[in-house]
Amino acid sequence: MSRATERLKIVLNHLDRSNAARASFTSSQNVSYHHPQALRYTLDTDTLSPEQRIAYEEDGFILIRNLVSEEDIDRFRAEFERICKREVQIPGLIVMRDVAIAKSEFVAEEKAVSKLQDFQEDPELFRYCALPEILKYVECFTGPNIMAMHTMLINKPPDAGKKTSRHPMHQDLHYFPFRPADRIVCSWTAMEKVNRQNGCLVVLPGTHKGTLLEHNYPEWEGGVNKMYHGVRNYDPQHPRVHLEMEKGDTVFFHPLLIHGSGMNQTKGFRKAISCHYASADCYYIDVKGTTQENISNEVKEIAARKYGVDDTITFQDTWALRGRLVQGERISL
Ligand SMILES: CCCC(=O)SCCNC(=O)CCNC(=O)[C@H](O)C(C)(C)COP(=O)(O)OP(=O)(O)OC[C@H]1O[C@@H](n2cnc3c(N)ncnc32)[C@H](O)[C@@H]1OP(=O)(O)O
Ligand SMILES: Nc1ncnc2c1ncn2[C@@H]1O[C@H](COP(=O)(O)OP(=O)(O)OP(=O)(O)O)[C@@H](O)[C@H]1O
Ligand SMILES: O=C(O)CCC(=O)C(=O)O
Ligand SMILES: [Fe+2]
Ligand SMILES: [Mg+2]
Repeated sequence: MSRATERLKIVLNHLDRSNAARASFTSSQNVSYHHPQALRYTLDTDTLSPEQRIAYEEDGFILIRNLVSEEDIDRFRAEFERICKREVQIPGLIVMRDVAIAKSEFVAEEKAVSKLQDFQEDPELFRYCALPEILKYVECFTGPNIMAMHTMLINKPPDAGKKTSRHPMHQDLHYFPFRPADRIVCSWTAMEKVNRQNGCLVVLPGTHKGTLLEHNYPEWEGGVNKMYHGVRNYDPQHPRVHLEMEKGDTVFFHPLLIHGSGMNQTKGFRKAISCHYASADCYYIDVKGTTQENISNEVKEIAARKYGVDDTITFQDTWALRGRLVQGERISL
């Protein structure tokens, strides 16, 4: 056991013992309890065991097996199919095609969809974001007031031979003009078995303790999907973990955790559904002059086209428009 882990164990033991005393103290004195610095990434709820808290503190992610039911996933899948067949129209939804097939005339429309983005106006898919079994975990990272900020259903296509089905290693915080980072979390649920063959998530444990790094389009010969920026420099020697998951398994991860996904070498489309949550009292930041300026400009360009306006819509606006309250009270986001 590392010294850091040892230290966390000691702090957690202490917290357990002081829980009851603290509860009566804080309610009578009307002051809030400050967590020791050792536990900066998780909050004190009854959901995570001490071991699970330590794991997230150290690794920046936690995998919960069998969290979402087969029935729910089958319903999300059916709704995805209805969208692909254009049986339903959802305001604000982006249907994205892989760059390698977007430019090909020979792929049937519904087969080419690689991702749905922004499904917050689809009541059936948005049920995912409000599932109590998911929110119970989300609350451990965000606290009780929870905004669903970003929704995706990823349908990683069989690679067309150009390796464009890969998702470069990145930190999700690159896309977010809100803070603090520690009160943001992603939930990502496998909609079927995911493994190295079909391009499971790959994570670099512990990288959530670092800072936001510079992101750019990777120099890939076969092309890169729109907005798939990658971390410019990360340590190629850093241990990587392939998250092989079964249908319904869900990983919760920190927005600074470096992650990506490999090529889909199978003939099937690898499906996952995901939501980024943030505490409703996170606040927007100005990204001018920071490493996020490049993504901010791209997002504003796309938003201007999507909403048919000029550059009056800011990067922050695009998030405020998409964010939806899923628990508690909407505060500053
Ligand atoms: C925490 C993670 C957070 C994130 O992941 S944030 C990522 C945000 N991503 C998004 O918002 C989705 C981005 N994608 C989009 O907005 C659209 O799919 C995109 C790329 C604008 C295409 O829109 P469509 O409505 O399909 O437009 P279109 O068919 O007329 O194509 C317009 C031009 O775009 C090209 N295109 C389509 N899909 C692409 C792709 N996957 N990668 C790169 N380029 C792509 C397409 O070939 C066309 O180019 P051209 O004008 O013919 O040269
Ligand atoms: N040349 C590269 N530059 C940047 N990122 C890359 C590069 N090659 C792969 N990656 C990223 O590293 C992660 C893993 O990619 P890779 O395709 O090697 O899959 P893998 O899961 O390691 O598969 P395998 O089991 O075949 O090694 C993905 O996020 C991928 O996008
Ligand atoms: O599902 C994947 O391949 C990863 C998606 C991802 O990390 C993202 O869109 O931010
Ligand atoms: Fe990501
Ligand atoms: Mg590899």
